[in-house]
Amino acid sequence: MDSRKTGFTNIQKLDPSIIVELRYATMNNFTGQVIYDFNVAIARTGTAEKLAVASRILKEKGYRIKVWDAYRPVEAQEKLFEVYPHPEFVAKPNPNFSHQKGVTFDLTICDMDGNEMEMPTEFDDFTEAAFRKSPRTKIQDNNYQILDSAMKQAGFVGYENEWWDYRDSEMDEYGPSSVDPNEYF
Ligand SMILES: C[C@@H](N)C(=O)N[C@H](C)C(=O)O
Repeated sequence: MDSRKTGFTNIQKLDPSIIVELRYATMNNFTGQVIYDFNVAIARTGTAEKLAVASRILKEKGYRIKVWDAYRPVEAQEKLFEVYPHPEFVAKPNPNFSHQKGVTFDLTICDMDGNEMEMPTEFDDFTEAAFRKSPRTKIQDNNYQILDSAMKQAGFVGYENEWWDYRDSEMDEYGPSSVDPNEYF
């Protein structure tokens, strides 16, 4: 792995059109608690660059990405797992995994005015309805396919149990790394 790609990058510095609404920085999440103290979405530079590619593909079709979560420190994962210890929906704390090493995004798509498109469920709906293989209405499926196709083209793989969770296809090439997102503002 090229060492330039293993650092962290603020995704809005790569593409300011990406909407960032970090739900765990607010009480509007499944825990009802503020989980972390930053409002900046960062990811490993290689992963952030892939998101910028997805964003470009989507903008050509008239959509913007909205990110609900990006790099998530292990301490934040501990708080989430304490509230909902179900690894199929909330991973165990582990510095070498997914959000906790900055190679994953929780996201959706919006129209160019920032209105969220209808998707199969709300964010962090921990039911079977969020599974990628679950049935969807025609409108939901159309929106989901637009998102899914752009993310796959850009080099992500979708987590089977959560339609909003996309991981860098090269995630295993990144080791653990822990930083303070506030330093990337
Ligand atoms: C909690 C949810 N948004 C999520 O990110 N789930 C995956 C499995 C994770 O915790 O990594």
